[in-house]
Amino acid sequence: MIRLPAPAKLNLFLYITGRREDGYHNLQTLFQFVDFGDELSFTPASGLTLSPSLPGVAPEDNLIIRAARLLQTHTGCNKGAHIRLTKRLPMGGGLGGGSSDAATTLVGLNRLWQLGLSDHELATLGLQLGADVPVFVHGRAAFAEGVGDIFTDAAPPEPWYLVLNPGVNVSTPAIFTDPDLPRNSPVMSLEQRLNSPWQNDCEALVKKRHPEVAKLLSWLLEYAPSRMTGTGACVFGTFNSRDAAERTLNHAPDGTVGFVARGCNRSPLLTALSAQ
Ligand SMILES: C[C@@](CO)(OP(=O)(O)O)[C@H](O)COP(=O)(O)OP(=O)(O)OC[C@H]1O[C@@H](n2ccc(N)nc2=O)[C@H](O)[C@@H]1O
Ligand SMILES: Nc1ncnc2c1ncn2[C@@H]1O[C@H](COP(=O)(O)OP(=O)(O)O)[C@@H](O)[C@H]1O
Repeated sequence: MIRLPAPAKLNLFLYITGRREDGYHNLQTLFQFVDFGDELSFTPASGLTLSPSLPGVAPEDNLIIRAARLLQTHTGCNKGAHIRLTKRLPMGGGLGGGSSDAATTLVGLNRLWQLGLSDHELATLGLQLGADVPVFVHGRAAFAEGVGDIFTDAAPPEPWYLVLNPGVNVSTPAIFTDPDLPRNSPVMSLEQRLNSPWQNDCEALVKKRHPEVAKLLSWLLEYAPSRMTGTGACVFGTFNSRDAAERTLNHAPDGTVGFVARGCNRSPLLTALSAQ
């Protein structure tokens, strides 16, 4: 049996620099992992099964099963596995939970089935499942360009974050097809980006469409520099200590769901793999 983490990511900044002919957008974003997320275990079995299933997601649509099938088809491998999922990350929250589950599945089954695929091959396969899968396979904090799949490793500070979930579902395709989305941020070097204020080009639009996001973000900004991650809905505040982040969580409006986690430039997935 192999047990591996599927951590969340944050987009520390996210700029949209253009729209491509296929409808996808060119981005400049800084990905960092946190030490909080889902967990998966892989046990050899004859078929391919996943438990428990996720509410509203048919097993064959679950990115975990889709990743496993993709690996089988790509390599011609006919081995099976039972996969157990401990789901902690909110779905559709901009934390990349589904993509991280898919990446951990590709990496975990590559080991369990002894397929010997390189990280580069796994990341290329993963891109078919979602634009965020490659960075989770890559496992190091990165400045990402293209559709988010061309990486330059980066080493931003690793502060404590308070991540809050406004509890609304933001549709990524709906944000990317909205005519009001700003799409022409200038292309800059990593150095220039690191030294300019960090922003998220999706934030104003998501706040307009979802007042719950605007409300929670303006509350969090009273305590710490804060932004939205990805296309939302989650927002994060940056703190110098775990204690300060936890105290702020304790003050949060009744019913607010969130967690405190440390930023990691090396993904907990890579750390777990090298310990095995
Ligand atoms: C923009 C990011 C930043 O991290 O948002 P989050 O999903 O994390 O919030 C991601 O790259 C999203 O990745 P992911 O959620 O895997 O997106 P995909 O399934 O590949 O694409 C969903 C839809 O978003 C749009 N899309 C996505 C990525 C991109 N660079 N340009 C796009 O236009 C496309 O319309 C696509 O149909
Ligand atoms: N294993 C999975 N975990 C989470 N979501 C999944 C999974 N498999 C499929 N999905 C679908 O993918 C959507 C996006 O999920 P997720 O990656 O958590 O969000 P985001 O990309 O906003 O961070 C979900 O709303 C769900 O319908």
